[in-house]
Amino acid sequence: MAEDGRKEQIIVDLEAGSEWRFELEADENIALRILSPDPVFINSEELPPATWYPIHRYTKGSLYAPTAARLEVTSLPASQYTSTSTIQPQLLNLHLALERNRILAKRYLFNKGSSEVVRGPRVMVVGPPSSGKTTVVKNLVNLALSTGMGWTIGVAGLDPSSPSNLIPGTVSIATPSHPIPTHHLAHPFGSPPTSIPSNMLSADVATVGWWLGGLEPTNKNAEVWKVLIENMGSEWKNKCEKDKMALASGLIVDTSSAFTNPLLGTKKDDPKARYSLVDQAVDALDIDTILVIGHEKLHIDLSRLPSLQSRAVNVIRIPKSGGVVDLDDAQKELVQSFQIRTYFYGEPILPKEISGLMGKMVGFDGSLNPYSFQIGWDTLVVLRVGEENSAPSSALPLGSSRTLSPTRLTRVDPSGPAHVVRLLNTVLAIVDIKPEDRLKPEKAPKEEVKAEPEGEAEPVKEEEEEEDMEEVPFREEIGKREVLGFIVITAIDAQKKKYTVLSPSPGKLPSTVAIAGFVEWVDSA
Ligand SMILES: Nc1ncnc2c1ncn2[C@@H]1O[C@H](COP(=O)(O)OP(=O)(O)OP(=O)(O)O)[C@@H](O)[C@H]1O
Repeated sequence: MAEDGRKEQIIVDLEAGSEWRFELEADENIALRILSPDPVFINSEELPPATWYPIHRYTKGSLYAPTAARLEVTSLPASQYTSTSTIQPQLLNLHLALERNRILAKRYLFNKGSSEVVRGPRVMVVGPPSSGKTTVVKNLVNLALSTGMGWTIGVAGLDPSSPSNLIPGTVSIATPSHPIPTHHLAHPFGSPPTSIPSNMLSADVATVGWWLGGLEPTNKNAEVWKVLIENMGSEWKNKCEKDKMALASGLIVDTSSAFTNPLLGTKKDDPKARYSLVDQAVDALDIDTILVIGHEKLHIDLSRLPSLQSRAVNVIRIPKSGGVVDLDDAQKELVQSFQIRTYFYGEPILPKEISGLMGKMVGFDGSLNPYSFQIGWDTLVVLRVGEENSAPSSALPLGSSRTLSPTRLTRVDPSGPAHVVRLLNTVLAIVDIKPEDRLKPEKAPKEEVKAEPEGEAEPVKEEEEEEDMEEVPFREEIGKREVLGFIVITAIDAQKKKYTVLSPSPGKLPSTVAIAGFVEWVDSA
């Protein structure tokens, strides 16, 4: 504090080509503004001149100054430093190569001249956990969107643990049209259409999502995963057939760190297959370039993979940034919980210490009006997808073997006590149901059963429970189609046979068929 009572300015000077790195803790919210004339970037988004740019607690990141710069910060985070070891020049070189291909593709597609490049680049970024994959993707997307060429670049999030702009457990494609800001942990690739109050994700094509229901691809959900990625590939293909600019702009794909496991997704009938899920994603999304962050062995392995060689996929290695923060499991859970909260409640509001600042402030989306209501067990049909939800093989009659589809649907019967417990706090994805999806006429809602006094309820027999679980009145395909939105079960009233659910906005649910996964959320904010 200065002697006259005014707060002293906190200034950070950056030398040309350096990064200012920060890690905000639970009680640290900051705003910063640029006082020097030349541009300064955060994840390749140019900071608006002389305007406060708020950054919420827990965020970790860096500013990059290509020329000497001076910035003002409202308070200095406990963990912050400057560094001249940056990978920004490498990212810029990469961007220029991709940009060249976009321009050539655009020329070919719009002017029909001859060209060796007939479509925009399709790049997939792979690397170990916390290697900076999401940050690299965000930088490449922002660099493309800052060129003023009007690209409508696709950003595919194949990392359900830190999903691009929906909630954990999803894979998605978004088409941002402006550089994506870095104000908080949620939505590393921009806010989805739900930041305008609506239950419908697909109402706005900016984001299309599919529900895996788990935080990463595993051997158990690999078959479901593959179908989702195939669906994503056809969605993008359809878009590109109608929209030449999307085809010229290209696609940038963030991936799960599980992709670095060579044996993931390997099937018993082809035990020698390696990196099956990388291979499948390359095929489904028609990838032409793989960027490997840091990991030398992974780079060599992928460069030698026959399936990638036969498709002439370029495998390039880029260094890992020295600034990347290794997040532990507790921090990752915190990020995921924050992302789910933001889905339901909208962008976090400006903290008090920042909202009162004098001077221009970056604008924010409004918050949502989440809505909590009760819905009967018979009305909301909750399903699960995949083998891991089927009865164990040991439960089958002796001598018989299972010939079930790996992506089969099972119905969650809430009257089984164990199921009710498992459903509490579960995030559900709402899926669209068309008349042709129904296998048999909808069951008439059961008659309201009078509540039994506690302790006197008949125990549910296991056979009955199994039988109900099998009863899925819909085609299997509904479990793998794009989702309309998400709700979370916040309470269960077993006596009245009702769920209490939280939805991001008031109004009728777009569908009463929902898919459960293994993602749970309790609002602890
Ligand atoms: N140059 C940098 N300076 C400061 N922080 C950085 C830098 N690069 C990345 N980070 C931070 O490091 C953390 C991990 O980076 P990022 O999420 O990009 O890695 P990832 O490989 O995608 O992680 P995951 O394996 O969880 O998907 C993030 O909080 C990110 O903001």
